Amino acid sequence: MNAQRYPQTSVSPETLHKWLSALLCVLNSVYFLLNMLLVQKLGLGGIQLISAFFGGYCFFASLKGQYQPWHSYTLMTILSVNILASASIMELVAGAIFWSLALPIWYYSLFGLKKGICFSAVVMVSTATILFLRTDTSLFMPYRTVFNFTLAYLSIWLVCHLYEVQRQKTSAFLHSLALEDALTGIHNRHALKTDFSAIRKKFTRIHMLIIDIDHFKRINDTFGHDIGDAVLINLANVLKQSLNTSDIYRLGGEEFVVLFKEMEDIQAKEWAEKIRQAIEQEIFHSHKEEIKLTVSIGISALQPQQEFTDFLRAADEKLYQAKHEGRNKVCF
Ligand SMILES: Nc1nc2c(ncn2[C@@H]2O[C@H](COP(=O)(O)OP(=O)(O)OP(=O)(O)O)[C@@H](O)[C@H]2O)c(=O)[nH]1
Repeated sequence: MNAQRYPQTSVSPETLHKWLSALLCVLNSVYFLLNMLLVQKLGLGGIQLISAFFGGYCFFASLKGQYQPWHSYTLMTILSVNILASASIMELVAGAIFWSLALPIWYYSLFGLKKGICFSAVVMVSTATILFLRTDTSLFMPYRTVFNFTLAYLSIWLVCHLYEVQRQKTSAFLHSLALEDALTGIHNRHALKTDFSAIRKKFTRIHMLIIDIDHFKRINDTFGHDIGDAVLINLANVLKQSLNTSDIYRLGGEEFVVLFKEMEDIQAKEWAEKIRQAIEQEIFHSHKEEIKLTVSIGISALQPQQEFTDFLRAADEKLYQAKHEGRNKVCF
């Protein structure tokens, strides 16, 4: 599943980027003015001015919904260079180096685990090296300063890392709860609605199949609910094996839905017939005996401007017709 299509369970990198770029625009403007007025470091002032402008550009681009991932990479590169340059150029006692401690949280929040590790490591090594080279004065003890800095940095880095791991696990768990059918593990009705909105933006020709097991109540009544559950799981597997698509959903009960994209009507009907035959030929098992199943299938083709509920209802009407005409049948 593409997580981007589903509701975010935490602040998205896009939102974080928007407010971070606003913050960096303001901070860099203040630092640029202070730099120019008080210490006149032109090179550093230049980097801060570029950071301020680029932060402002990113903020307005995000406001207009024109965010691009390269905005975040460029923004964080300029910010990191800015902090490392400040640590190298400014008097060490001014404390610009402390800003590098803030970088891991932004790297992890914007770029995730892998890039968070890499970028945080690069900044830690670079800052520790600058610190070691610059603390070789009567004011500092180089080894002990670098030791203390590294431990403080590692503590912050570790918390960022653990927080991101936990966030990703929670997010994946919530997505599976919201979008997966707990019994069969395939997508659920909510996922169908969400996927349909995304699919219809990309494809014009879409077919929906509703597949319903015939007389499923008898299986429950004869073999028990646990065997009924096992049959539903097996049926989901048969569908996955017969169709080379991930667009298979459990609508609820003994009803399943399949979406076909860019298929001719005749092809959709042929595929539905293949599914019907595959299930008819499959042997399901109870503790004691073999179980044979049949399904009825209703198909609808998406009409221009048709809403999801109407599309679903059209397939449902065809399913009703298949049931009415004796079951074990495809109706289009
Ligand atoms: N084991 C099991 N049974 C379920 C589940 N969800 C719904 N059912 C059962 O599915 C059966 C559906 O019965 P009906 O709607 O009467 O349909 P049917 O017996 O398949 O008959 P037709 O659809 O008309 O062919 C009911 O007995 C429900 O209890 C489930 O998750 N597990």
